[in-house]
This record gives sequence, C-alpha cells and structure tokens, in this order.
Amino acid sequence: MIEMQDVTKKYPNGIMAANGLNILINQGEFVFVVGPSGAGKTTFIKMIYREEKPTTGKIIVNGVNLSSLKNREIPHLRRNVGVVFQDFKLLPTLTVFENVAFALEVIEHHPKDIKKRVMEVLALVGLKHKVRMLPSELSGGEQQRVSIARSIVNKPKVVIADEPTGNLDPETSWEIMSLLDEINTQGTTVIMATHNREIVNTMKHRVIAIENGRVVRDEQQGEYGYES
Ligand SMILES: Nc1ncnc2c1ncn2[C@@H]1O[C@H](COP(=O)(O)OP(=O)(O)OP(=O)(O)O)[C@@H](O)[C@H]1O
Repeated sequence: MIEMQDVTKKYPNGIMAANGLNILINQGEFVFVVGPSGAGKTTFIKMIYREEKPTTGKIIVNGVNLSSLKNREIPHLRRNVGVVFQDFKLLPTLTVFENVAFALEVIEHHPKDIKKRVMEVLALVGLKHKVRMLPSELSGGEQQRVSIARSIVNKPKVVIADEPTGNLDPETSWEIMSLLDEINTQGTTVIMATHNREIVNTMKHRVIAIENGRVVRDEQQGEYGYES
C-alpha cells in the first residue's frame, strides 16, 4: 500500500538524501524508521505525503502514483495520510477543538458532523475536557495528543510521525506510543521515524534502518541497533 521503487532524492545542494530506496509497506503495519542524523529519514517521510518529490523513481501511496499526482489532488492525498511532527505544528491562535476541526472542515462537512467527529477523536486521545484551550495552555504531551487527534480525524489509512516523542519526557513519550499503537491496532498503518532506542527495542515492530539515503536493514520485530 506504500511502495517505493528505485527512489532517489537529490536536493539542489547536491546532497543525495535518498539513493535507491525500494520499500513495500503493507496496510496495517507498524514501521519504525531509524538511522543516524542526516541519514534521510525525514526526506523519506516527506516524500510519502508529497512534501518533497523524488528526483527519480516511483512512489505509490494507497494505490496512487505520486509522480502523476496533480497539485490539486494533493489535498486528497493528505486526507488519507495523517502526519504528526516532533514540534506538533498546531495553529497557536486556534483552540484545541478548532485545530482538529480545521483539518476536517476542508471536506465541507455539516457543522453538527464536524463537532461529533472532532469530539470523538479528542475523546480517543483523552482531551475532551480541554477543547476550548489554546495550544500554549497545554503541556507538550497534550499538544502532541491534539496533533494525533488532528492526524486521524479524517480516518486516514496511514499515519506518519517524524520523531513524535522527540520533545517529550520518557513517561509522556510512552503515552503517545500507546496511542499510536491503539491507532495501529484499529487497522491504520503507522510509520514513525525515531531516535528513541528504548521505544523501538520494547515495541518490537518492523524496523527499517536508513544510512546515507539507503536501506541498510529491514527486519520484522527489529531492534534499534545504534548506540543512542
Ligand atoms: N531542503 C533540503 N535542502 C537541502 N538538503 C537537505 C534538505 N533537507 C534535508 N537535506 C539534507 O539531506 C540529508 C538527509 O536529511 P534528513 O532530514 O532526511 O535526515 P534525517 O535522517 O531525518 O536526520 P535527523 O535524524 O537529523 O532528523 C541531510 O544531509 C540533510 O542535510
């Protein structure tokens, strides 16, 4: 359901952030993407939601070949691919409710349906009681919960997370991981780039290691495999 065929990515400065990626990720998998700093993890993730285009090669997401995707079709792709960032990327002037509703409203739902769906996902992430608050009034872990709620509000087939626990303490990181695990258990594919050794080694999911833009390891129930 996510497939990369001979994908390369050369940035204008000449850096090859992807150098012959061939990867197949099936619906419902939970995949950790690991590797040293600068290895190409973020580039890999950005190419899946078309934030970056590959220089050569083919990427297929949910049956859609991203190379032939027109710009006007990108919003449709983004609704099927939820994205979670290390720094949350919430809109600071919008409330918790509005941040989540904003992601949904683009599909022109009835206001009553919007409210129902937003409250449903905020309940799932345990934040029903903070709907009127602004992101600045929340802890880091709570902000990440809002961003997870936003990522799943359109019931995407895939959630991709780039270092979602990078700004969080260990306990809060585990709370976020159990949420992502729950989302995965319900059938959503989860792809997560991380430097967190303990999380990778404890959760025993598929591990894809990238170094210099190449897959150097791809193991089921894999280990983090680096020192830190
Ligand atoms: N927009 C860009 N323009 C030019 N070079 C870039 C750009 N984005 C990333 N790079 C380079 O591509 C390489 C891969 O970067 P990327 O961010 O994908 O690595 P990463 O594995 O996510 O690193 P980290 O673990 O530090 O987040 C790096 O050498 C980086 O400097």
